[in-house]
Amino acid sequence: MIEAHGLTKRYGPKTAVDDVTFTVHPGKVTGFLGPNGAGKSTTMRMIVGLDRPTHGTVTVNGRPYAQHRSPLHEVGALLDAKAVHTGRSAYNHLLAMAATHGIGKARVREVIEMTGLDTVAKKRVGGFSLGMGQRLGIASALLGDPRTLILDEPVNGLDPEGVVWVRNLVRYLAGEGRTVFLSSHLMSEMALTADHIIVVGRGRILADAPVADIVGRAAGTTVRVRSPHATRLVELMAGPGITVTSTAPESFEITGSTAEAIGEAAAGAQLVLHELTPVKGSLEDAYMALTQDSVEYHSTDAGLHPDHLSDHSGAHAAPSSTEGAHR
Ligand SMILES: Nc1ncnc2c1ncn2[C@@H]1O[C@H](COP(=O)(O)OP(=O)(O)OP(=O)(O)O)[C@@H](O)[C@H]1O
Repeated sequence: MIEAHGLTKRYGPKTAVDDVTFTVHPGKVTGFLGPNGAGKSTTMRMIVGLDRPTHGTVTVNGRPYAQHRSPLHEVGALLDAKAVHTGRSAYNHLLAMAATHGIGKARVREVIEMTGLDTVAKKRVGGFSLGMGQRLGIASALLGDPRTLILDEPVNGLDPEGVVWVRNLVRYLAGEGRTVFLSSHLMSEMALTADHIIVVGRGRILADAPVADIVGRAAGTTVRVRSPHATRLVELMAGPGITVTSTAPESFEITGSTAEAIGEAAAGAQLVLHELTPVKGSLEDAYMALTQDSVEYHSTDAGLHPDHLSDHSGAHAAPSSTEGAHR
């Protein structure tokens, strides 16, 4: 169990983590999601005592990390897969870690086997690929057979087989009753792996809920519409809480309304519809909606230009977003 209360980290004027309170429960995989710079790594570093909070507290299995007499048996962490002595072999790296924590060679061999490193265990870590480095990091985290695992971007650099392996491994470990907290940028992967999701943006918690709830919030709220009278329809539908995004000439996606309402509005104004499709929500959609105001590094998308909306009835092009306009 990980419990954070009012956890805050400032680096000079920059607030990396801003008064966050959350609990990561045992027996579940909890995903930690957020855009670049959201504060995920800083939070994880504070959990394992590598960064000191400016304010607030965080405990693992009931105590601050530093107060555990044998922390490796309590918490296994993968924070920076490259932070390994590159001249050593994987086996010797694990053996050195084990020796300082009273862990025997048998456990070293066990974690090497669990992480599929058998054939490369005697090779120098300096020559490892990113994926092999990740596996070694996970082996190190598992070494003390800890009750709590913290993995920062564990699937980063892994091939598809490796991604599935991490998924099965963390689900197995949570199934044994352990606390598993992992960060990722891969929303689709998180939907398959995690039971519960904590989303952060600009150092603050944006959502803390079961995966099903987060996906459920996004489900059915977007409708894809195709019509030769796209602009007229957008004007008709505009209103508080309605967001319209143009996807191509004559088609747009509308959030905040229903297929029924759009169909009736179109019929009332005698506007022809070529398509009216509720778009099933995904974790990706939910995540994008949650974090849209928290992304520090935006990319541009030329495909979403308002001019792409057309109306064959001769009206002017509608704006791509009409949030808050009058219905
Ligand atoms: N040592 C530091 N000194 C100054 N600023 C820092 C330091 N470490 C992190 N930051 C800043 O704090 C913010 C949060 O960074 P952090 O690495 O925790 O985010 P993240 O969610 O892990 O991002 P990413 O997914 O890109 O790794 C960023 O704006 C980052 O630039």
